[in-house]
Amino acid sequence: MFRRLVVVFDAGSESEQVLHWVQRLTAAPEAVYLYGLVPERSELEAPPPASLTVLDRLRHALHDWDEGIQVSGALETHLDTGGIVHVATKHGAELVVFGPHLDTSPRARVSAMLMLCLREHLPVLSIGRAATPSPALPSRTAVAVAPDGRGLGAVATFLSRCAVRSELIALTSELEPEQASHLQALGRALGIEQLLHVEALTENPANSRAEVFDVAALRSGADLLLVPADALADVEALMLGLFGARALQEARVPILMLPRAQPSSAMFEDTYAVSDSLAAHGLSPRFAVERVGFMSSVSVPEAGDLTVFEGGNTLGQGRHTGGTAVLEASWFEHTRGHHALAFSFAGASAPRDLMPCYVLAPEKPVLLVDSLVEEEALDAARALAAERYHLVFVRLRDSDSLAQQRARLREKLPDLPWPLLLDASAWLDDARADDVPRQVDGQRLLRVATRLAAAHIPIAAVLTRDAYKPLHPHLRTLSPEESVALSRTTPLEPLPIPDESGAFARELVLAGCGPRREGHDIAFELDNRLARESLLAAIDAARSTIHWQCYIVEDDAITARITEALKRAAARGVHVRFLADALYSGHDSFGALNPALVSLSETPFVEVRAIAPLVGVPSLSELKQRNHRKLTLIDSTRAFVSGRNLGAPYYTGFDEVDLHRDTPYRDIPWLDCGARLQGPLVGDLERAFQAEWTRAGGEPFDIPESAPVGTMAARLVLHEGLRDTHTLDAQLALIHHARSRLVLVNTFPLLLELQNALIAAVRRGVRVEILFGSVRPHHGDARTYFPGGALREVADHYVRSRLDAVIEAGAIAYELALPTLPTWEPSLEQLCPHVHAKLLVCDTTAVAVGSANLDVTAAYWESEALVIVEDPPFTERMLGALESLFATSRRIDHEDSRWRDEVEQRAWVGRNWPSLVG
Ligand SMILES: O=P(O)(O)OC[C@H](O)CO
Repeated sequence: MFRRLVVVFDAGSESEQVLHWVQRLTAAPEAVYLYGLVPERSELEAPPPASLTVLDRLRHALHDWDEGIQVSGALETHLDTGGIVHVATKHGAELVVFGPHLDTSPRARVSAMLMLCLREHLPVLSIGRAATPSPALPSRTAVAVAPDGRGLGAVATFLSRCAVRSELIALTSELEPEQASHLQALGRALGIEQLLHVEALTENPANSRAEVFDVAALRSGADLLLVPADALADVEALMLGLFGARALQEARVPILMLPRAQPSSAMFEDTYAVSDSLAAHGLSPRFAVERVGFMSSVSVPEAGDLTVFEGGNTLGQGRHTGGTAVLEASWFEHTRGHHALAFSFAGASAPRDLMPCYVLAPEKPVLLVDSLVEEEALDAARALAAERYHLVFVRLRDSDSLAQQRARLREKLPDLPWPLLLDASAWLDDARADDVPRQVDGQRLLRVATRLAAAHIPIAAVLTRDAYKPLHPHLRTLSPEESVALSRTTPLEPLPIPDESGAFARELVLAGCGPRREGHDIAFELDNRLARESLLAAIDAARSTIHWQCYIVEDDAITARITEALKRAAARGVHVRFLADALYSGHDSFGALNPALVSLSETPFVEVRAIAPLVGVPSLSELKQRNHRKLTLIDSTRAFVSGRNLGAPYYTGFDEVDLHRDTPYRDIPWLDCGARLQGPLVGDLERAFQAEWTRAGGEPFDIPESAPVGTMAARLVLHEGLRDTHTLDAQLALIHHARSRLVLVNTFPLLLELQNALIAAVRRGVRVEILFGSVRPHHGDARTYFPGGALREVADHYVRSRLDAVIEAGAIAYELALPTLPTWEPSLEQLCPHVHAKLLVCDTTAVAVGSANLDVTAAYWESEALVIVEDPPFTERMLGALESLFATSRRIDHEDSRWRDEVEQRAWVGRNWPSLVG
């Protein structure tokens, strides 16, 4: 609202005009300072001068309107540009009104207006000599608009401050189609009813721009013309002063000049751009906000506030951080179909500070398309969508700006003036996918679809362009070829999504988790010795089959003990099938053979197979898409789903080693975890094993159903290389739905998307605790390293660099430390070993345990298996065990001085770590 006004008027004029406009633009202001200009007189006149009468009339009229208004008035004979600027600043004016001047010089009037508006940043209303108040209601305001929309930010701010609503139209010059759709969107958001071309409204060439716009405004029925200074180049403003002064003086439609948002040089100006978004009940629409600079360079703008306009109203105030704006779901509760929005950026240094976008509340299923699919697939998508689906594009990388991508889509699909363009990173909050390879963009597209489907937006299909077409059990994915073939045949219906009650269950289902199955008996094992003994006992008790899948197989004494047990079982007639990743077990790749597996394979009733053997020069994908699962299945009735590979670090108890200062780092056991389970999931695990077994050339085998044996509920989550991201999405579901507590146990570099999800959890009040270990083990408070493994110290810095932001946000981290045991040299004080376990605990609701680390390799590249146990007593037992580990560990929070001292070192390693290593 304008609270303080300075009104400069010709004291020989009528008072109605001034009063009309003060009332039109403001609710009753606090103070009005009236300055009447009078000609100099040499002697007193008998009757009161007309000027005094006008001043009094205005004063009385303002008091009649609202007696609280503080009105002061003065008559001046000399009030030049400097004088007007002086009184305006002296009174702290928020609006300066120039009434009709009859006798002052037009040049002086326009110079004062430009000075106030361009230098003092004040809105200035100029009421021309020929103006008459519009008797008709509602009033109509015309907005002079630059072809690129520049200046509409100031208009939006003015509209939100203006007392009286008015019908709005925009006046502009002939536009390019791209400019037209940009302006139409902004216009809709600001409540502008029509976009009219001044050329069409003014047949006769006029002498000045001021005259052209005056004629156009009058012909379009407007009684007020808004001219944002940002829409004028400085040269234009000068021209207005030099050649348009008289036209301004004579104007029939009053002009309100709005000051610039920020002074800037148009040539080097940055602009903002905003992606589009989708809305649904309970879903907060997410938008990418980017800054486009010189030569179309795209960057993430600094965090800032924004105001969102829709349909001529201010929808609300929001904030963008890290290039993403998340708006309130409640703002869109009643939205249906497409709605134009305009984002105004507070404190923006870019003059085009009001940017348009659309939000769509779908009324039909959505066909989600990678925005960079080739032309043929774009046409197929258009044909497939027809009138049946909303066609929605997704930008997967921000190397091409939103504007470039929209322009490309508009060019290829000219019937879509505003192709709806979402941004994958905005939905996934994955830090612009900086730590995620491009090969997985198809998966990222599918993951956007699962986020939308979680909010009950029906997805007809997801059209990717990637070599690795993503797969999902409940969402249809199409390659470009499939989309072309399908566009000629039948329409698609969204696949059914199993209906499990509750948002958490729905997100787990959409994460690709198996169904929640009851009837289990499940225990976890954090103790390596007990894990080994229970495994050996199960092997020794096996009667028919032992199926083992592993990633790393060490050739050491522990492996020998276990393989001896497998051989004993085979000697009893138990069929042993052993499946190992060919690269990491060192078996059957590049001509290498693992002696432990060779020995095992030479045993009758034992078959050993290698997964994805490598020969010759492998591709990146062959090297990275390894099978990381660790499963053991006994007699189709018992399963071990674990983080443990086969070897001494995983199956040696801390109390089984004689530790001293000279113990080689390799001989220090690791903290690990696995689950032993019985019940229906064993059959599912066996089927997963069989799929890998047959893929590796093995013969299929019978899989009996596993009967319920207990009361516990659990789900199986299987992730298969670049095909899907099921384990990542399951981990995220646990993080998204935690209400009070999250505990993570892992020592792998946290995926940035998981990092952001954890930070969000901390911010919504969840207690987040992370137990991590030392890749290079050490002892004592002074951090003395065991001999060897110096390079592992760098890995430690890298892993820890990814914890910094979460700890800074308020999470508590624990560096595992174990008090000395009787078999250790007492002077060690404490042991800080590696933590290899992969655990995630969500409240007392769920525990995820298995092979999946919390890093990019597990999330995208490798194949993983984990079990989500949904059993509060199990979770409480797990939390109890972890708390006893926390109790002896080194607690780190954001105030920890030792931790802070190393922040730069960690950050340097974080920046320079080779991304391929993961
Ligand atoms: O130690 P693992 O079995 O979790 O494997 C580590 C590898 O880096 C897997 O990505």
